[in-house]
Amino acid sequence: MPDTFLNHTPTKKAHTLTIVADSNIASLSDFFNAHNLAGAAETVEIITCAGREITADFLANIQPDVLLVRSVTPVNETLLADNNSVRFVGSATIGTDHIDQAYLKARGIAFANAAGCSKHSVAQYVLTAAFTLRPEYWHDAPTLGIIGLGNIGSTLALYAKDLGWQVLGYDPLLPVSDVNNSTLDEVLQSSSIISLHVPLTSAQQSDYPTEHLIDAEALAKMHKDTLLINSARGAVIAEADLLADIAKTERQVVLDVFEHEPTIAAQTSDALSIATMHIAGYTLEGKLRGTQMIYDALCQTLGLPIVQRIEPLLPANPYHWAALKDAPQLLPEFYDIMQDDAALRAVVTEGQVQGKDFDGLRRNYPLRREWAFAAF
Ligand SMILES: NC(=O)c1ccc[n+]([C@@H]2O[C@H](COP(=O)([O-])OP(=O)(O)OC[C@H]3O[C@@H](n4cnc5c(N)ncnc54)[C@H](O)[C@@H]3O)[C@@H](O)[C@H]2O)c1
Ligand SMILES: O=C(O)[C@H](O)[C@H](O)COP(=O)(O)O
Repeated sequence: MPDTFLNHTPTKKAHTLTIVADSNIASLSDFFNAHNLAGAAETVEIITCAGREITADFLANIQPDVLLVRSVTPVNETLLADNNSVRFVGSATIGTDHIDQAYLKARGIAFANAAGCSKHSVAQYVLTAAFTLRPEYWHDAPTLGIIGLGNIGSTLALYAKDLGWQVLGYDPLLPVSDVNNSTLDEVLQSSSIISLHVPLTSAQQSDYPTEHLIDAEALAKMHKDTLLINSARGAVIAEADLLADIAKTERQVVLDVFEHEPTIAAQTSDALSIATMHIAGYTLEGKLRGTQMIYDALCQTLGLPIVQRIEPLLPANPYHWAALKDAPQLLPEFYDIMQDDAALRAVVTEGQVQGKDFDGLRRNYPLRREWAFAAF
């Protein structure tokens, strides 16, 4: 263990590893406890709080060694400029657009996210949305366009191929392959469904920025019957352009993420075929894997063995992809996405979903199970 990691503030109790964590991280105490981090400290103290309430003042008061967040806590100079205690930041999420990684590196603070943790959960969300709106796809294979072929996009492609669907994929940062087989325009113009699986990046961050990648020009290239699904990040779609497009084409659109979340205008949700509260990755497996991955990374940083795994924390899984494929009528039992849609619409007040209600639905979300996928 690096000897500078602990007890570097005069006020800290000797031999205590102090962790500040977003209370929305699953099974925190199963992973982060004195037994599982033995060798790092005699005691482990976890202080939890809502992700949006982790502020610079809060951290200054607590002086934690470790900060564990999810996607709603921006981790940057504003949060950490006056903090000398944090030595490790873990985000139990795939997305990292809330983390200023260059700043952490410059400060010598170790960072890990949970790449791929919910890739099956999100792919299953997309399939559920598509089959719910268009059950005919069970027997009439569509052409699926996938923008972004990393962990989630490539997993979705596996399911689509298993269903006999044609896949058109676009990812300019990966080599050409059997699924990375199209230009952006080909995907936009020739798909029956388009699903977005890119990180949120600006023109300063990437040669292929994704912020407002789907704008009026891109929407104009899609056939009006093309179903558009966004479970990546809200700002990948220019929301005002999307609303104008839906008004004109009556396109079916599914959003799990929103440009202005956690506040959602009723005008937006009213225009959508399915609207959910950023829960595409919210399965028991997806969340536990996220926790496991940041626990593993902390152990690695501290030079400790990994002693906790998610398997003993998972009850038997009755949901199997192979069973669903043979009996599509099971879909609502596997995942009734319209319940999530109804729950979000039910909290519209004064012309919008209020941020506190959006966050509340996410905090209290009954975690789904991921369908077991032995075939892949
Ligand atoms: N809704 C949810 O609950 C949820 C859950 C998990 C992840 N996400 C989001 O999904 C995103 C994708 O996740 P992932 O695990 O597949 O990430 P990933 O990093 O494995 O893959 C992203 C892919 O996008 C590609 N890409 C980047 N810019 C592109 C562009 N301009 N055009 C096309 N492709 C581009 C990259 O090359 C990469 O292969 C995450 O960044 C995260 O924001 C959402
Ligand atoms: O990037 C991700 O992994 C997801 O978007 C993540 O699951 C979002 O959920 P949150 O971190 O806000 O709980």
